[in-house]
Amino acid sequence: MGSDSHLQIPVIEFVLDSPDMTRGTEGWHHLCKRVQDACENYGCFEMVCDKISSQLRADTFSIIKRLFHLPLETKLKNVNPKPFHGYLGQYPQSPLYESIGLDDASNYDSLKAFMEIMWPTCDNQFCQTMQSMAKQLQELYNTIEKMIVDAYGLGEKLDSIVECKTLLRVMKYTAPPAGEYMKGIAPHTDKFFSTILCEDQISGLEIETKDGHWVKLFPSPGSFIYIVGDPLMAWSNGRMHPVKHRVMMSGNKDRYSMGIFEAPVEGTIIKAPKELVDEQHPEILKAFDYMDFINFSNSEKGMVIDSEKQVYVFAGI
Ligand SMILES: O=C(O)CCC(=O)C(=O)O
Ligand SMILES: [Fe+2]
Repeated sequence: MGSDSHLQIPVIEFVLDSPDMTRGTEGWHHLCKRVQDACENYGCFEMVCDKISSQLRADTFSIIKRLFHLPLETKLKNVNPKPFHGYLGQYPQSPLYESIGLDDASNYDSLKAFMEIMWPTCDNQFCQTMQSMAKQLQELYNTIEKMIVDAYGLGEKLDSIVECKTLLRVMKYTAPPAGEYMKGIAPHTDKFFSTILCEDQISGLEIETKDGHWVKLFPSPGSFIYIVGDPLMAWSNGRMHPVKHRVMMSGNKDRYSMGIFEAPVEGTIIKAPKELVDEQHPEILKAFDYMDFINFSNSEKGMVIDSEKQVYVFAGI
């Protein structure tokens, strides 16, 4: 099935020093509603953010490309007991895909520990660049989280939704054989709370609309894509849409992308607040432990279930 590239997802501009970014202003309220509308109707939006410079973006991707040049035996040292946190790749069913995970990436010591194992000869620039990118993306994520809380009128009660740790994941998709349109990553919904992605010039990310059409996204060169994950949908009692997405590759260039994936900390119970449950919106899922859900979706039993159905099988009422 090909993609229909005519549809457009919402584009929201974040001018970080503008009064609209101050909680309580009319501009803030307007932005909150736009974010809510995008997350409920599309499950994603394109984010234009003036604060993250094109230089930082270029430096980050230049490091990412060097990282993927390391020998496979080195990349395989990127292990992590948490599912989806370490090196992923060498899958016969997704031969173009490879990715490396940098856990707790806004923390300099975590990055240093990663470097000592993976790339001891690399200079300090690596940690500084990656930390700077992770921190700025995390700041953006925190702002969006506050907007979601405020959009649902929960700002008095909550400052954030759940405590998360930031995983920075970098991806490489090798160009397919000439003339082919080939799967980079299979259709899935994210198991993280939410994700902020960015790509290095080569498009490939596609989303499935609510009416079942695949749409290729062409984000502008400086922008980011925010994606609602299953746990955020669960917290919102089904209001937010965990959009199904995939990467499809064509052309003769490798594609590099990166993203922050916000993972609720161990022990987090995902549960809709009582304000989001009423007669029109009865509870759709039982409260569940996030780590148990992740382990289930990565188990033999979970993996045979369609990605978007896993959370309902795991915690459905
Ligand atoms: O590389 C991309 O643009 C998408 C990656 C993705 O969806 C994921 O890792 O969950
Ligand atoms: Fe994803």
